[in-house]
Amino acid sequence: MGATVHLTVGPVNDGGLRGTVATKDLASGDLVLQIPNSATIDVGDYTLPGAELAVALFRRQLSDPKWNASFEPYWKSLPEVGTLMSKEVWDNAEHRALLQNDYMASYAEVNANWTRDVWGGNATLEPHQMFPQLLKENLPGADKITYEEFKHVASLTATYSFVFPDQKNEYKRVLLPLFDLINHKGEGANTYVGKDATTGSYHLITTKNIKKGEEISHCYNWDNERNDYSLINYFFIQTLIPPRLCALDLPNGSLDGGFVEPDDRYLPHEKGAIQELIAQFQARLKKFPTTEGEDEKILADKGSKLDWVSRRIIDFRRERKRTLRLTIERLKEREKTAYSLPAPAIKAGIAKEEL
Ligand SMILES: C[S@@+](CC[C@H](N)C(=O)[O-])C[C@H]1O[C@@H](n2cnc3c(N)ncnc32)[C@H](O)[C@@H]1O
Repeated sequence: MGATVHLTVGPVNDGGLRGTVATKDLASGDLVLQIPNSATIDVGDYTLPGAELAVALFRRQLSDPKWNASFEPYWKSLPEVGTLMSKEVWDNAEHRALLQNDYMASYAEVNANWTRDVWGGNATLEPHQMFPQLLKENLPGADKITYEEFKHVASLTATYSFVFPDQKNEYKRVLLPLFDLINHKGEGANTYVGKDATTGSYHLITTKNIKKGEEISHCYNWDNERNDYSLINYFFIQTLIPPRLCALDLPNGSLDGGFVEPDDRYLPHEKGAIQELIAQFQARLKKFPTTEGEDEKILADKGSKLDWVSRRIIDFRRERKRTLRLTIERLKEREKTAYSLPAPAIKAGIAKEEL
């Protein structure tokens, strides 16, 4: 279809994570990958959750078998049913309990329930946006689609898609073959994804020199630098140096995104406020039902029958605790040279805000 491809797909770490690597030496500013608009799939409005995007994608696949067949190699490149996790799919209460965080658990549950309701026709939506309508439309093959497949496609359309404006300048979620096999990195990312407004083709350009065999990465979204956000939305975590607190551990943090600066931007500099935060973090660490060391032991147990989903969640909470511990140490260092506000001003709680 006239694409340019200077990457190949393969394992990129010891754990066998699939990703992409350069097939030749590339200089900063070089083109790595380019595909025409005809090789991409517009799945719908960018504001829609994965479940509604899945309904639209199934409708197109079932009503246009010729188009669907032309994308067969692409469908085959995507992960198999049962191998994806994201907020659209998080319907197992035991997995949610492993998070050791009620807010994250309920966030995941609400989203997974939405997917289930769009599948069952019980969401507050127009009928054509829900799965049962595909059965009413007598689309051949709709009756063979299982809930497992539906959830999987809801997760795919949410986590394997990109947001770009179409020819009418409306923001859409698009599936971009090959681009969607590139993993996320923040600071370390070595490419960015762009769109040619005239031809509608998509390109991947290097932002650094890249050696043949080196992993290609791009930044999905800076919010993914916070492990609670990346786990719930994409089901991966990173071990960053220096580590970053979970969004929920930042003062006034939330899972809605927007906490993209390094931690120092959000942590206090005044002695009393530092001490207050250290005490909060210490109390938080004490409240977890397991310690960082116990989580490490669970993960190291070779005889354990834990599934891959549970292992990753436990790894997440272990990393969360490690980051809290290291941040307490950093705050204690900072406390040594921090300035103090006069006591009454701290009590009033106003001077801190103004500062
Ligand atoms: C768009 S896909 C990238 C390709 C994917 N690794 C594959 O083999 O299909 C996004 C998924 O890749 C994984 N991923 C992306 N960036 C990652 C990273 N930095 N570390 C670990 N997993 C990552 C997550 O499972 C995420 O949901």
